[in-house]
Amino acid sequence: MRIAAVQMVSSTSFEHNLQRAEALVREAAAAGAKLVALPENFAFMGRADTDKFEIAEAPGAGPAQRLMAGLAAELSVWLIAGSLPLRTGDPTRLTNSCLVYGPDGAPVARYDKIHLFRYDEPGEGAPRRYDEGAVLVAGDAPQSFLADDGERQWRVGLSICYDLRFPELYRALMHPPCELIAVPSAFTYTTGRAHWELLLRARAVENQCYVIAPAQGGLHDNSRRTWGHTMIVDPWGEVLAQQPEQEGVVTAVLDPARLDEVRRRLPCLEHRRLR
Ligand SMILES: NC(=O)CC(=O)C(=O)O
Repeated sequence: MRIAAVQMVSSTSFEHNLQRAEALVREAAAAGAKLVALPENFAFMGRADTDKFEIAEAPGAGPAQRLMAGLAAELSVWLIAGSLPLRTGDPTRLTNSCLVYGPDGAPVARYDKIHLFRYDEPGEGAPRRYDEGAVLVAGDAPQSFLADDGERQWRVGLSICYDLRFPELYRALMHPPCELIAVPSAFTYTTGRAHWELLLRARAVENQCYVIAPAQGGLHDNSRRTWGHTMIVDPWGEVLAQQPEQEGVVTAVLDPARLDEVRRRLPCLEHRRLR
């Protein structure tokens, strides 16, 4: 199955971001992808964390979710809609949620980011604080779904950005084993430069699975800079495709023989002693 990871440089304009997401998903489908993944916060990168309330949608309703469902159905693709802020019962709290749509446009999975990012970014003057916990409520359950490519099914595990730093989440996604892990992200420039590729390849190697990591990458109109380097990594840790900066679509093919070979030759998932 050909899969595609979309890189964006989302802005403070919700409408513009939806237009760009639509164009890039169409480009991915035209390139033959049967599964397409968008980055974290694809629909909005605000100035402050609280700006997310402006565009947050109720679960199952709203223009971003309608667009995603419609695109999945029209293009007949599995669509991993990076992440969107969703409203909760508490008017002061949102979730950072990854929604997945099947090729008929039906919702098939929802994952709420479990690990909320906090970081004091160094720079000139006072550090700039990222603090998702100020407005988000954390999810508490790993989620996966089965994507059918017509020949076989692929179990796809879901995670979001900062989750990448918590290997125990991915171990939880190995019961039963996922064959592809999605990590829609918006890594900061400084943390991404230091850790992004290292962590993605480590998660692929230790779980012997493909990793698809669509990212935000570039200078945003909120003056933040994200690292980008959207990547698809194979179960041996090789980078199959990469988009360093700016918008774009990268694709790669999931090869069942490659996956089976890596897991057969080096059966380290079976050798685990601590479960
Ligand atoms: N932005 C994030 O959620 C995570 C990040 O940038 C990092 O872990 O580094």
